[in-house]
Amino acid sequence: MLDGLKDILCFSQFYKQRQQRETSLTVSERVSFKGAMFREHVYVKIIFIVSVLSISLSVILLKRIRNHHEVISNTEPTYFSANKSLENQLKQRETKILIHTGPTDSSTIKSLKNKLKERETTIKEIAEFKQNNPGVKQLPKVIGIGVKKCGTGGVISFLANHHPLIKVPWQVQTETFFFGSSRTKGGPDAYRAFFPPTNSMELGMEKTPIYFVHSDLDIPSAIKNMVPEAKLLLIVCDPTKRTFSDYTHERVRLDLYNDRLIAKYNTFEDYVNEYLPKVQRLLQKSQNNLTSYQDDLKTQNMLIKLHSTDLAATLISTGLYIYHIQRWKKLYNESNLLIIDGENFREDTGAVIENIQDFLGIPKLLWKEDFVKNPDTGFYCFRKFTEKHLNESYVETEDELKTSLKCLGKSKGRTRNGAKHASPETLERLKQFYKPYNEAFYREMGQTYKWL
Ligand SMILES: Nc1ncnc2c1ncn2[C@@H]1O[C@H](COP(=O)(O)OS(=O)(=O)O)[C@@H](OP(=O)(O)O)[C@H]1O
Repeated sequence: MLDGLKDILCFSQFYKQRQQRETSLTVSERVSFKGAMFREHVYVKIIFIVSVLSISLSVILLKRIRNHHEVISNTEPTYFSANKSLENQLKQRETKILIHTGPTDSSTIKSLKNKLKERETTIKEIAEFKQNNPGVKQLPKVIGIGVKKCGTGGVISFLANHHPLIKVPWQVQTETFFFGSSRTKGGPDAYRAFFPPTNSMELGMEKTPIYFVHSDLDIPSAIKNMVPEAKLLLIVCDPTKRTFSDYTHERVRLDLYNDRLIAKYNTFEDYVNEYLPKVQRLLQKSQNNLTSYQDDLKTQNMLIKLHSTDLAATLISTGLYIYHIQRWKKLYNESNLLIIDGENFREDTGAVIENIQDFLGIPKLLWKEDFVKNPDTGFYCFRKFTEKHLNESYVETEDELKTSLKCLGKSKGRTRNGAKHASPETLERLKQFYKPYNEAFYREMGQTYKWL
């Protein structure tokens, strides 16, 4: 600081001396003196401009290199990793470059090449079979029963869009709302009418997430009676995150359709402040300490009835899986009901999709390698794995990657991965509320999920 002040003083002294010198000169001396001063002034300016330019250039270059590293580390095309030497060579290029180092050992490459060939052969066979067997209207073979906001849309979209054997009723956007509604009056014909024709290889599929929790009409029995052979998919997820996702979803619906369900609650905190104590009171009233969750039919029925008595409460009560699962477990077991962890589906989409194909008994045509994270959202999207991705160092730009991704629509991914946030205190309150119910659910399923 002191040194800086001294510098300023020295400068002003220098200019004073310069002025004094200038006035004591003759006219010709003054002209050459001025010329010298002008040249000095120009040199100083040039040096200044060059310094500013080189500092700015260094900053821009540093920023580019940092962005480039971020993209490479944020993008996780399953088993690929960044190749640093190639990365250095390509640093000069304009767009962000992604380098994926594929498998290097020849036996892995060979087996993947064979797998790819087999896949293409199976796809061709399916297409040929389809040509000769266009199919007939049938009841579905797969039904997604919930849970709302746990990833039900992702599961059905990835399967229906990319597996040639899964056929869905697009005209109702995958959800038929058939069971538990007046539509059931139309019987099997009305249900069948939703689905496109399917041949003996293809599976009709729908998902209606509220089946899991909705209606005092017995939906599990209704499904079992009408489509006894159907396999069910249930995705459960962290109930705290689910509640916030559901609230956010309903707020969007309010804007879109003026759906008044939670119109009064402008913030999630307002909603939880009013509804958590309400649901807790209802539970206290109905729960009987002498019975287990499994035998507590009074509470099971009370929770189902909320759909007709206080729909807003279901944003919280839907996450009490230990009660809802009881009705399904009486009629379904692991051979016809697959329970998927929605958190797992988000974090390892391809692995879950592989499991689902095994469970449904269809050829495994969608693999872990076909799912790549979108660098912008952090969610997995579909990008068909092909032989070019097997090259030792497959290179593409970030733009090429993004345009090749088939992601879910904009209505997915509102709250997870950070787009919208709830206050940590409110989330903690919900977490504590759900804790004993989650623990009971883990015991019942014989599995520990990551929600506690
Ligand atoms: N790959 C991928 N891309 C985008 N979103 C994904 C993905 N996998 C899971 N999810 C999560 O799915 C949540 C929506 O769940 P659902 O499809 O069951 O919602 S709905 O009941 O059909 O409205 C959605 O919840 P929000 O984040 O609250 O929107 C997502 O977090």
